[in-house]
Amino acid sequence: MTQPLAVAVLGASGRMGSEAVRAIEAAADLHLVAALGRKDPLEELVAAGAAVVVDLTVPDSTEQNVAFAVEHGMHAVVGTTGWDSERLGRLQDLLALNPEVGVLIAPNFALGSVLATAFAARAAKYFESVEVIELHHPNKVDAPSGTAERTAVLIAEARAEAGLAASPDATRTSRDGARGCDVDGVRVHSVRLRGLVAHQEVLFGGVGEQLTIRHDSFHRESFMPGVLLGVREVGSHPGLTVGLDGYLDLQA
Ligand SMILES: NC(=O)C1=CN([C@@H]2O[C@H](COP(=O)(O)OP(=O)(O)OC[C@H]3O[C@@H](n4cnc5c(N)ncnc54)[C@H](O)[C@@H]3O)[C@@H](O)[C@H]2O)C=CC1
Ligand SMILES: O=C(O)C1=N[C@H](C(=O)O)C[C@H](O)C1
Repeated sequence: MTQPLAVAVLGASGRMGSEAVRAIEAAADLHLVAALGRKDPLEELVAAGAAVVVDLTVPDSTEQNVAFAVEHGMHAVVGTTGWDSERLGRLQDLLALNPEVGVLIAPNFALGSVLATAFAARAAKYFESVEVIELHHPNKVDAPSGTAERTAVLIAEARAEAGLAASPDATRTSRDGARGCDVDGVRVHSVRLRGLVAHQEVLFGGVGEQLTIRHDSFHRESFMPGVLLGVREVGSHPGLTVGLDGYLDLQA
């Protein structure tokens, strides 16, 4: 019989971490060997014999957590936000020194969100205008969301490849922030509202028409199939994968 995969969760007491602990404990093929919080030393991962580390912490600590895992030969599944291009570059360098290790950086683990972002990237070249609105619970510490950043980057890449000009916008004067933030030329607006979990709309505008691609996570359970898929797959994908779509067949 195959041994269950030894998994550790960082940020185990948090909103996502506690949900992930429950999901891993309920999976017969996985064994939760460590559930660490902010004050616990990372060396406990080694002592526990973790093969896969799930990072659901905060943008300030995720990079050092993942570096520790990679340097100790553990695969990492990362849901934490804050992975800009500089951090990803440093991680690529570290992985080049540890080529057998796999890291998944997943801005969003919900299948519907992964699909919504993929659909938006495909639609991007057909519309003159685009803006992204992300809506989250008010306890979220970062803005814009990692999902919105990733969606905007992919839309911007598709627009650039198709040779599209900037979205039309006659604004000359505005209050600070009224037009959201600029992610590679795509305007992203962040809403924080009690009662929400995680939601996003991509608005595409053409002459006389609008396409809206919306996704809603109503509960953090929505992220768990993606977390478990990442945990089970990461060891078979050495190197860096950004986006859960890297483990899915979304072609055609
Ligand atoms: N990829 C995805 O699908 C999702 C990603 N997220 C992201 O996951 C992260 C966590 O989100 P939440 O659970 O809502 O936040 P949270 O604030 O509820 O949980 C974070 C936890 O990490 C702990 N922590 C901080 N530094 C740590 C360290 N060095 N080691 C171990 N634990 C540490 C905190 O004490 C806290 O318990 C955020 O960046 C969020 O944007 C959230 C939901 C879905
Ligand atoms: O903090 C959250 O809640 C979420 N964070 C991720 C993000 O920033 O995109 C994923 C999801 O939107 C929930």
